[in-house]
Amino acid sequence: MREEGILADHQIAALFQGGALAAARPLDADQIQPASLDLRLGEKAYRVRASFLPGREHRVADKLARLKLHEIDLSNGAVLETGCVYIVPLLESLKLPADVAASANPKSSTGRLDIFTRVMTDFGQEFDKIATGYAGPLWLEVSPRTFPIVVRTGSRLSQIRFRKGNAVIGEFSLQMLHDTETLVASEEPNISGSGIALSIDLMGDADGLVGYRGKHHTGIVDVDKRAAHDVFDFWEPLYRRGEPGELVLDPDEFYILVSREAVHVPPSYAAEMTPFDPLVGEFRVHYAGFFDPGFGHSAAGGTGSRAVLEVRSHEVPFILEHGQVVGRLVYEHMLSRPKTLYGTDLGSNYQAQGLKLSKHFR
Ligand SMILES: Nc1ccn([C@H]2C[C@H](O)[C@@H](COP(=O)(O)OP(=O)(O)OP(=O)(O)O)O2)c(=O)n1
Repeated sequence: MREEGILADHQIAALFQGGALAAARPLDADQIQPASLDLRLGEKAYRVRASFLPGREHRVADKLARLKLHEIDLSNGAVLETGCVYIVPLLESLKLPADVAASANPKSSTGRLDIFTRVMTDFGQEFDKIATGYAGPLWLEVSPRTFPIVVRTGSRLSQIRFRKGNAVIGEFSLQMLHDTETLVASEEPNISGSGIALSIDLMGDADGLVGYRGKHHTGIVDVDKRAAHDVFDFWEPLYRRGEPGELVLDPDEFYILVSREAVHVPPSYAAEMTPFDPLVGEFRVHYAGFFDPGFGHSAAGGTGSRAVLEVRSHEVPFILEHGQVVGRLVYEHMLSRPKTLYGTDLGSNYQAQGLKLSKHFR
């Protein structure tokens, strides 16, 4: 077995058995994913004026006692409004071994709904990063940006990965892995800085559909319901303009677009998409996120899976062009191969996808 890598499903289950992970309620059957654990909202949400970090000296609960404006009971469901910041205790808590660290990310469905989420820990100085050996509760900051949402105790908005050592695959090994496994379907893969570039598709499908723009003043999205909402009540479809395609990003809008390249994560690897922000500056992929082992893997029914890109422009309108690089996929080793893979093993929502809104829409 490898010494450094991301913990796989059976190793996450072992963390529960050994007491390194605890939950206030029994786990949901599908809560452990191939390389991550979904985190569930607890009983209450606290509306705060603004986001904060606890910092080296404080527990989240201490700061919250000072900063909370209102307490909301989530046991029967509650609406979280756009533009507001909420802090929610999570049902899961940690007592990590000295050699295991963790990192969190919004679930893909959460990013696709433009719900901003970040995990906080006691004495934490950063969001979404959990130091080796951390023992204590987990809290989630939630801020819906485009649609108001309904959530309840048990709703799963974010996910956590556990890691031993440094598992990132360097540039040279990544090139070799790409040569044997075709990590992204591209004639000229752009591999640098330990990642493979992903670019945007603005040519669209046979009908010229290239993406969607979120509507304003919509109804409420229930985060726990699949195929419950009509696409056109929440989204405006966008069609190809120009040859090759281009799209003017309005700074106040949220866009769902798709990568030009199909993506492949072989079973013994996991990937994470990081925004290309530092080099471009004008716009950014907003959430990106974790890619599971088996995503886009042909044996797991994933041939041709593309990455979904949630894009926002910064201060000024910006013309995005077909093929423009928007993010980078960083690959990491799994500590061992997961028992189940993303895709057919799990009845996953986004395997073999093209341009795809979140599972809540029909
Ligand atoms: N920007 C992104 C981020 C992720 N994914 C893909 C790769 C992931 O392996 C897959 C599922 O991600 P999550 O587990 O975060 O998504 P959900 O839990 O919301 O969906 P599912 O129920 O299918 O697991 O979506 C994507 O296409 N584009």
